[in-house]
Amino acid sequence: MSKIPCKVLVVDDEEDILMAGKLLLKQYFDVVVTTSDPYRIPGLLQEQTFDVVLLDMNYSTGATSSKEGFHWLKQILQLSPNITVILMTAYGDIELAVRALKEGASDFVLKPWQNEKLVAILKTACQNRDSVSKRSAEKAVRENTAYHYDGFIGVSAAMQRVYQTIDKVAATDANVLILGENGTGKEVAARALHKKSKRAGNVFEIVDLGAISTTLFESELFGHAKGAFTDAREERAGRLEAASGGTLFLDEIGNLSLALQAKLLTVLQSRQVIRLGTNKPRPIDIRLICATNMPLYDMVREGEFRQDLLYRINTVEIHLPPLRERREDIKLLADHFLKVYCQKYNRPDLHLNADTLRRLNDYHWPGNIRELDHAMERAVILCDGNELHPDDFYFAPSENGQHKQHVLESIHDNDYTLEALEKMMVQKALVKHSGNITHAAKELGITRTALYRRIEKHGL
Ligand SMILES: Nc1ncnc2c1ncn2[C@@H]1O[C@H](COP(=O)(O)OP(=O)(O)OP(=O)(O)O)[C@@H](O)[C@H]1O
Repeated sequence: MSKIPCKVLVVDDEEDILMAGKLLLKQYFDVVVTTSDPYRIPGLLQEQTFDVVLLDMNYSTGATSSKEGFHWLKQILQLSPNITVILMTAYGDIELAVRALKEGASDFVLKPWQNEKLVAILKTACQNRDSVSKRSAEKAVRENTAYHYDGFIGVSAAMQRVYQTIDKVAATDANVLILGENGTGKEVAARALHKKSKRAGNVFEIVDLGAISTTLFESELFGHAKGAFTDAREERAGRLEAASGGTLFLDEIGNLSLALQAKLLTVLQSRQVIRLGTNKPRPIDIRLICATNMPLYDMVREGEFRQDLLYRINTVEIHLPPLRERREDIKLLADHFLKVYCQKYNRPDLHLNADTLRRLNDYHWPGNIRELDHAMERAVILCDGNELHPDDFYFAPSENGQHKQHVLESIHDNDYTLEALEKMMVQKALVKHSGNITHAAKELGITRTALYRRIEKHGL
């Protein structure tokens, strides 16, 4: 029996219910993740895109009011507005069910559940999501809406949700946190927000926090007085002051050390900066957009990111889905980049054959749109004839399977620098645990965040 391509998250405080649910549901659905801790919900929704959440209504011992369930229902719908939530409760209460549906749940299941009934409800939920997403993609192509949206190309339901959120929040001055893997378009989203905001006529200042050294952080961001340090030959305004009146885009915010997070938070709270070597506060008027590919919620739990800073920057969150989770967009993007590079390299007759398109469609695109862009440029430059074949592209091995061979080969390289050995150890741990970050980090004796940093550093 083939499984339904649907990701289900089950949240219940009773481990035996989770176990029973997982055993049952994984026979029918592609991915079933369980957690007994509702506080993990935001982190899990950030890490992966779920289609359906099966959510218990009561968590504290003896609780029957369902208050916690409504709280988490609201949180889930805020984080993933289009997710399907099915509520579970042991208390048959028609008023509760009606309220749940009014507040955004899609259905309601009584515990103990009947297996067939639960599976049927979840199947319907997954199928409805599938057809809604397909229909909206087809409609968008037909009407040519949402195909191009301010720098974005994409008709998938996931991207249309992103466009809608940008439309809603652009005009406000709300702080926005953009989350997504490398190359998913976080900067494109930040620019679109600025362009559609009332600050559009003013500066859009980008600060890549991953690229600023700890020593230069303060002078670069807050500015400095003449003579504040050896190289400070003249007084200079920092990037925050430069952004005043416009939008400040802080990229890679997850890379900031705890000490620098504290300094940034102080400035964001007071909305004023003091240039290094002076004591005069200067007001700044900025709209703040931050972005990261790091798991900020996990980092908060592990004490690596300040919760107060997270709450300051995440008034609205935008999640950019990885390309492999919106495959409807691959052909559109491939055609777009093909057109761009055919023009650039004067190859007007080049086209993709069906086999190539299939390979592009099936590939996991770890570097997302940036990787597709570069892959197409390289293929256009290198291909002979007028047809692009799969061989014209480089498809990196996925985390499992062929990856193993790649790692083993790298062990035999005579490169014994610490960097090379570190990279190899990280690769080995990832392969051993099939890409499971928590398990790989445990094996390596480092935190998940430290592992994410190394994965990024070594381009894995
Ligand atoms: N939906 C899209 N349509 C067309 N081009 C896109 C789209 N998303 C991203 N791109 C292009 O892909 C490249 C990467 O995008 P961007 O720099 O915004 O990603 P990012 O998530 O900020 O990456 P990183 O985390 O590595 O900084 C850019 O060239 C951008 O123009």
